[in-house]
Amino acid sequence: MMIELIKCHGSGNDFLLIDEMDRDYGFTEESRADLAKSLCNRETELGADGILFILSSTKADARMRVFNSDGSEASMCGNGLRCAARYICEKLGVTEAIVETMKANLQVKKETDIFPGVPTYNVEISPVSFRLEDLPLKLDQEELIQQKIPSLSNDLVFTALAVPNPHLVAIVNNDQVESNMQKELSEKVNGPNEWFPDGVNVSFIKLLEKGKIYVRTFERGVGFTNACGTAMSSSSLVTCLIGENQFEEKISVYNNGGMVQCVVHKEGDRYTIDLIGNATYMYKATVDAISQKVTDKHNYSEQEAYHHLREHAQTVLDAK
Ligand SMILES: N[C@@H](CCC[C@H](N)C(=O)O)C(=O)O
Repeated sequence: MMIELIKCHGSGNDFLLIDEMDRDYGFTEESRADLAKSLCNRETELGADGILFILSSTKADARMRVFNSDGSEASMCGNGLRCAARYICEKLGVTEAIVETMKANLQVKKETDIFPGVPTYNVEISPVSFRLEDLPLKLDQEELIQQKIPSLSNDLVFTALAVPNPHLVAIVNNDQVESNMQKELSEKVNGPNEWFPDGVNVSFIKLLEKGKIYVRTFERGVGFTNACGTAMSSSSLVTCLIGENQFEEKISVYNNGGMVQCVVHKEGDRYTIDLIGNATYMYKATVDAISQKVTDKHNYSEQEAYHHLREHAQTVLDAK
């Protein structure tokens, strides 16, 4: 079977976007998982952190399903949703839309370019829950907000939240962010373990200055990625909870793939986050699902503008 796709990225978190709205590829659940494992493999020509399947929806303007590179399906993907948002809005000829995801219908809209020439979308990250049963995280308590899990680490102070995919975040110092600690911890909680039966995305946050943070994430089902949108949103929320940043104000979130902005909204005890950042197309191509031979490859010329954003982000990080 020949599959048409767009290779795209949000903050260097890269995806293969496959449109099933007009064309029925007849994928089964098993074939979606198999495709994610084979096409995302970095040893092959395509390689990516995941696949975004774009489908028709009866509840919204379109639907997005996201599969990690290990074949597992994720309930949400923030960087991927920006790419999906761009694809759906351009296809429908609109500047805003509602996208059905596994657990919520989410608002997406086109934004002013975050950096000259960089197509930018603003996507809603919601619902947010601190209930440990929503991750799930098996501890004998209801929530974990800025607390230690002594059986896991004596040093780190964690917050666990679902947005709605599961995140474990910790604010760390320079030595910790550069150590092997995050890898060891992430591998522990994403293998067979007593705390997270479904695994978890693990983020280390470095506070740069008011309104600026750096986030590095080990993603469930993938490993370290350049950036994780839901993790940057979760991390921004945590920095507001502890008073390091302000609700309703833009937070610049630097990552290994560039930079995004997050705005955390609080209404009573309900939180939502705007995740604003690039939705960059790298190339479109056709791939043979069996042989994985790639044909009709056409490069987009957007990477150069994105490269300038990335250089700028690196300058900010180098100064810290
Ligand atoms: N990179 C994504 C998150 C993808 C899903 C995640 N690995 C999971 O399994 O929850 C993002 O940008 O949010």
